[in-house]
Amino acid sequence: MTVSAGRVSRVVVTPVAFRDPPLLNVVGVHQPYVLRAIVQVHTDEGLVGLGETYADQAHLGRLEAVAAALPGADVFDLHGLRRIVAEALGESTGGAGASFGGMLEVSSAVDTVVSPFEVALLDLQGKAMGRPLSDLLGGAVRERVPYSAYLFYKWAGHPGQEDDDWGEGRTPEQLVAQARRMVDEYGFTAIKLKGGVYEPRHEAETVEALADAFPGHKLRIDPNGAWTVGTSVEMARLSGVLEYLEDPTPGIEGMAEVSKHTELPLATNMCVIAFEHIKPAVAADAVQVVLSDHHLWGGLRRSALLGGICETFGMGLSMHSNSHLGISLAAMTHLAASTPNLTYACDTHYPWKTEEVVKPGVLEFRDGGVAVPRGPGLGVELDEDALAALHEQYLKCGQRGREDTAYMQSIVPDFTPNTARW
Ligand SMILES: O=C([O-])C(=O)C[C@H](O)[C@@H](O)C(=O)[O-]
Ligand SMILES: [Mg+2]
Repeated sequence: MTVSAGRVSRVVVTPVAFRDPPLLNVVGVHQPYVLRAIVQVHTDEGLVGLGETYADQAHLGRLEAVAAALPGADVFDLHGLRRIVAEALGESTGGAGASFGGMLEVSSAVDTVVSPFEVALLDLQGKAMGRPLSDLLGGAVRERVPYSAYLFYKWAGHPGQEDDDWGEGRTPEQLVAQARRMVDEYGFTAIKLKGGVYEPRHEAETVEALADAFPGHKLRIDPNGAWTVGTSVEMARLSGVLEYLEDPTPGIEGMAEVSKHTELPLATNMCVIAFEHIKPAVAADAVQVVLSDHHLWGGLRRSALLGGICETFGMGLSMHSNSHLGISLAAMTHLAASTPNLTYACDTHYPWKTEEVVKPGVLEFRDGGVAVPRGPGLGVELDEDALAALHEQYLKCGQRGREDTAYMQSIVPDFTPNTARW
């Protein structure tokens, strides 16, 4: 029997906006809305596959170019998809890089553009075969994927709006309370603190307060390169309580220097964010844990390949997140479940979110993790009404990109987004 999901007949890319609290980071503060693009790939056999990705203007333009080029493609031809994307973006003539919220740059946009279409085609393949997506990635080696409680320093509310129900997150006590809520509600056993916001001494006190309040929990801090090499080495003295230290300082060279002076594993989603960065990072022994991210690394199969490379070079593997909706959470969960060496709890911004585009009931955080969806493909269903409402919100919200720095400067005019500032 031949299984077919048919050919792509139509692709719809819908930008949406969902509400986000004022979470602080090294480049500024989260704006009132997160923008995401929802990709629906229709086939001539009546199936629809789903993908989710960033939605800044430049990325949306590239997604639209691929959406126009994809009809006629075979749903099982993932190499063909990459070719179509490269051609649509004009990569043979130099292509275009991509940047993310002022923090990250990559030399080619192909991986980030392929990603949501690859996920949608894999969703279609799973639907055609009646198998969960994780089965197409080698099969789930765990039934539940552990995630970490992702803590942020934050303002009590967006200026000019009412305080949100998380309240202010500035003192160690407030961050312990934030963690307590996440741990009580979702059962997380790993905790990540987004740093790079306050003086390192203050952030070290927060980590120590978390260690005291949550003995036995795995802790991480990620200042997104806010510290000098010297400060990073000093902060690595938290090594008794941390499972890894994420991007203390910018660049492969800086991380390699820190690495020489500590036994604590260094993790990154900043200096190794594409295949081109792996060789120099390994040669310099700059990082011991790589955070994968299928949105950035070219989809689920390329992320599985990254897992294999990390295994080969004896590096650990974890997973990065940006603010996201349920289609991404489903994809992350299938990927993590079917990647044997992804042994750390994955990052997720999910608990900060109050709006959704998928129907409830499948993706639930329990005992610190999400059970791998058992339905065909991604195993989640789009809520068309919710999609329309969040698209309407996108049209009205006035945001057209992620601008943490500009938003911060509109409130704190002398703010500068320096990395290695301490
Ligand atoms: O691990 C990371 O570097 C991130 O999660 C990057 C994100 O942009 C995070 O800093 C945020 O949401 O502000
Ligand atoms: Mg990070």
